[in-house]
Amino acid sequence: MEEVIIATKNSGKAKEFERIFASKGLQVKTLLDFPEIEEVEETGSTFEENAILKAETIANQLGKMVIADDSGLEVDALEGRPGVYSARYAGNEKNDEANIDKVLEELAGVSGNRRSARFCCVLAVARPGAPTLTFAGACEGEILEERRGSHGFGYDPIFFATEKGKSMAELLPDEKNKISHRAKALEKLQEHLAIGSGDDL
Ligand SMILES: O=c1[nH]c(=O)c2ncn([C@@H]3O[C@H](COP(=O)(O)OP(=O)(O)OP(=O)(O)O)[C@@H](O)[C@H]3O)c2[nH]1
Ligand SMILES: [Mg+2]
Repeated sequence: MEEVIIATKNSGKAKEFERIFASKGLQVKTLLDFPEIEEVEETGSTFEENAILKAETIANQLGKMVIADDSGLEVDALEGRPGVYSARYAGNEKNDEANIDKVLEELAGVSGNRRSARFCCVLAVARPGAPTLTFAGACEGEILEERRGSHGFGYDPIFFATEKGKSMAELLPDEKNKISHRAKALEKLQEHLAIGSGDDL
C-alpha cells in the first residue's frame, strides 16, 4: 500500500488524515510512528511559515516527501487569537480543555453576533530536490458559550460550524472531514499532486 508521511505529533490530526487517506487506499504514517524524531520548534508568525518549517525539516531528515499541517482558530473579537498559538494558548503543555476555558473566559460578555471565528489550515508538501508547495483551507463559524459534543479534538466542542448548524464536536468524523479547514486544504493538495494514483510525485 502506498504510504504518506504527515509531520505531526497531534493524535487528533493523525486520526483525521488516516481516515481521509484510507478512503483513497493510502496508508498514513505520522511522527507518532517515529518517536525518535524531535518536535520541530514553530518559530514562524503565520500558519504557512510553520507548515513549511515542519515539512522541510522532517523531509530533510527522512529524505522523503512529507506533508505538514499547521492550523488553528482565529476569533475575530480577539483580533485573530489564538491563531498560530492555538495549541499552547493556555500554557506550554498543550492542554485542549485549558485552551477552551481561556477562549471562553476572554469572550465572556461578548454577544452572539460578535463571536465569529474560523479554523484555518495550511498544508505544506516538501520533497527533497523540489520546491515546497502550500495549500490553505478555512472553515467559518462562531464560538459557542459552552461545550457541545464529544467528537474531534482541540476547540471542536466550542466551534459552531455555520455550514452544518452544529458544533464541530457534534459532527461524526466523516461529516467533519467533509467541511473542515483540513479537508478543504487537502482537497486542493490532491488536485495538484497525484497522491494515490501510483504516479511519481
Ligand atoms: O478544535 C480543533 N479542531 C481542529 O480541526 C483543529 N485543527 C487545529 N486545531 C487547534 O490548533 C492547534 C494546531 O497547532 P499546530 O498546527 O501547531 O499543531 P500541534 O502542535 O497540535 O501538532 P503538530 O502538527 O505541530 O505536531 C491544535 O493543537 C488545536 O488546538 C484544531 N482545533
Ligand atoms: Mg505544533
